[in-house]
Amino acid sequence: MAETGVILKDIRKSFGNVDVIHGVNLAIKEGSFVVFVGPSGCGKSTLLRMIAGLEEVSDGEIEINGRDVTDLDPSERGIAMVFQSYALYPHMSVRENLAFGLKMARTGREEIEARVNSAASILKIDHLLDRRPGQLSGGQRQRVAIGRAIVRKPDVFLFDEPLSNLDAELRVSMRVEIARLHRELGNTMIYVTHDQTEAMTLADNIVVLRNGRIEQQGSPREVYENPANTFVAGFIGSPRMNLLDAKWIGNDHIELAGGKIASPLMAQRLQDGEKITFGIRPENLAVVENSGEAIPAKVDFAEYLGGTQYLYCQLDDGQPLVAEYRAGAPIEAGRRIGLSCAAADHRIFEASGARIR
Ligand SMILES: Nc1ncnc2c1ncn2[C@@H]1O[C@H](COP(=O)(O)OP(=O)(O)OP(=O)(O)O)[C@@H](O)[C@H]1O
Repeated sequence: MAETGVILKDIRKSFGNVDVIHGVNLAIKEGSFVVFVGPSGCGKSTLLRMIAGLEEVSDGEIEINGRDVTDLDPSERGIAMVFQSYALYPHMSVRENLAFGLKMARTGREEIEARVNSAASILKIDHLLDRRPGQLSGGQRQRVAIGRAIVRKPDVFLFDEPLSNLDAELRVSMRVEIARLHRELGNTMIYVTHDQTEAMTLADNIVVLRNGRIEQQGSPREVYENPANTFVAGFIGSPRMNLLDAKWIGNDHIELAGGKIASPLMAQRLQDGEKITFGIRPENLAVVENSGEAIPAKVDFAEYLGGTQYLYCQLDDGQPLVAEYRAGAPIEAGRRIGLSCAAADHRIFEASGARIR
């Protein structure tokens, strides 16, 4: 039986003699919500545009629901794409914008009307059907752009940073809408963003890209809790994971900022004296008495957010570190504190950046 979903086989892309995608292999399960995330220029839009057929692949193969679509036109791939810029026709009403693609595909009048009304109702834009895009807010325009994708009943929805033109509050509410849409429609959705919060909250599966390569893929929880390397560790999570220069000194101990911390359960892969990166999430640090067992730190700046405080600290060797603090009275800048963390939360990366625990 042919595999369903979207399959990328050794996809490569060069613009002239610049290689931007270096052999991406990925299987996206039908019905899943996959988010491509990564810093600017990592190639996520290019990858999405190749799936859409808006950009040719330089090498490799793309399958959608068992069909090789590598050389097919966008209109023959069973996809619909939603762009950051909305790409609405300004001189047409919302209703005409929604119907346009279907008219071009010679869909019957009654069918068009039914699909437009159904999409308008799903997106709660029924009352806007006779307006023009110029008479809509940014959020409403983005709904129309999504509606235009829905009416086409695609197998796969592709979203290219659809929320980046909206203000912070609207982004959050549209994010919830898109999650609801996925739940209701059940289609495969592939979504590009550089915003790791958007990726964490929307995705079943996150694909973290850097320089045209996949660094890691997995559920948001897998990627957050067990980042494959220092890049993913630093990219996913806000504030980011603390990544500190340290040394493995043997006997289940790490030297950090002049002190020693116990880190049992250690994979026996390190040489005594080997340099490592010690990773610890801000929420896994506890503020304790400044005793021999704790990592001594000075609070440079304390950010008060009501329920939590972020403590921006400096270790004794000058390395910066952020700790999340929830318990007790707020801590003031300038104070010396001790920090402790459970060994199970320690993440250890070797010099190459790969995680070994
Ligand atoms: N048409 C093009 N011609 C030449 N180079 C291009 C072209 N399109 C993209 N690139 C290059 O390919 C790389 C990947 O670009 P792409 O737009 O896919 O990145 P991105 O991860 O989506 O970034 P952003 O978040 O900034 O949109 C970049 O280095 C970019 O400069």
